[in-house]
Amino acid sequence: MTADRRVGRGVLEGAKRVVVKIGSALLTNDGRGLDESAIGGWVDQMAELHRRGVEVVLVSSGSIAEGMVRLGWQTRPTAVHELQAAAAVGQSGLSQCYETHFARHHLRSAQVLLTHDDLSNRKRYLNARSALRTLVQLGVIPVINENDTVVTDEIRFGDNDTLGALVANLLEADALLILTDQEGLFDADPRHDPAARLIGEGQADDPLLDAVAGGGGALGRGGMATKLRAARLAARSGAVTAIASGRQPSVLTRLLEGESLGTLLHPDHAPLAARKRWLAGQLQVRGTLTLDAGAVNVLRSQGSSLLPVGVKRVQGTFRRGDMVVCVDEQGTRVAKGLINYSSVDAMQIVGQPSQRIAEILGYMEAPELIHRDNLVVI
Ligand SMILES: Nc1ncnc2c1ncn2[C@@H]1O[C@H](COP(=O)(O)OP(=O)(O)O)[C@@H](O)[C@H]1O
Ligand SMILES: N[C@@H](CCC(=O)OP(=O)(O)O)C(=O)O
Repeated sequence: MTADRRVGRGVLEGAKRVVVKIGSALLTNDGRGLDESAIGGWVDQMAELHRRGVEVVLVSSGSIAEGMVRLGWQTRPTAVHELQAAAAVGQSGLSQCYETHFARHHLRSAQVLLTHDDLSNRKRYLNARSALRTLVQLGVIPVINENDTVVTDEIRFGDNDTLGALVANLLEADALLILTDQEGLFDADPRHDPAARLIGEGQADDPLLDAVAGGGGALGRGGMATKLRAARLAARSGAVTAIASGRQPSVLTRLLEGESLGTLLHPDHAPLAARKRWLAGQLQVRGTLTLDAGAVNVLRSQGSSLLPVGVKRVQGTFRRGDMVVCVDEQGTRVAKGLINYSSVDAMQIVGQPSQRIAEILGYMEAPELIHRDNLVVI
């Protein structure tokens, strides 16, 4: 964590494209329906940023919470079909609310509902990217949410922090601004520990932060744990992440003026190429490969392909082309990538030199288990 906050904060002053994420805990005023006047205030700030030439993309939660209020439900349902119904009812209110407020500034907004599949299927990912880029070029503010009505638990992002980060990656935004109900990331959950202190600045990948970022409240989903993960994903395309209270007056404009508000998490490595970012953003992993120390070393230091000879164990059931995660012998995640062999075939060739693949399987798809172009070190 750096001492001189002005230096670090300067990065936000130069931001030209930002993704703003507004969470359920904040939007719904702790369960009392959409907080229209607060939403009006954030829209005013986004309109001001737009006027200053900053491209703004919004990821907004609130459909389920608003749907619950409209349906008269006191507690968040757990059944998927009820969540889907609440989202369908609430999303139209959410969209209408933004539309009305942006219209006060003569700005158009566009509702964009995305699912996990839209970002994991490469073709749909590229489609989503060009549609969003076009909206931004047209001066429209995209208002994005997860398409909760059609997703099931297995394929949902669940929290919009992750969605916000993937959108930041997709659009190569300079910053991800996460507005929530706390002043930022504290060294303990302030809801439970009144002595918790705000962390002003840090590196997104700092492993010490894992221990402090806890889960969320009743309405929000992920808490700080998913905000930290989002900051790490956003860092892959070079974006800085700010986590700040949406209740601070003029929070968005002040952040972009470089003021010390909330927590700023910096990327600490060079941005990944677009394809590697897409790989890094994949959340559904079908299997695990345990690598020996030599393979871990060449993956990390040389960015090599993964050969069967460096793999000690295969777990899970997967097909050729599925995403698998690679771990070292202590279980620490090293990389993930798209595998060239099914789990049945991979189990037979691991530990073997590539020249033996054809002899063992009767065919050889490729000499490597995962080609370096399809592999990202994490
Ligand atoms: N270290 C921490 N610092 C701040 N808040 C934390 C921390 N750990 C857990 N939290 C919780 O995270 C919550 C915010 O996340 P969440 O409820 O998911 O909100 P949102 O809907 O805005 O995403 C806070 O209300 C707080 O209780
Ligand atoms: N897509 C959901 C948002 C899920 C959610 O609450 O996320 P978050 O605000 O990140 O805790 C909705 O609109 O209700």
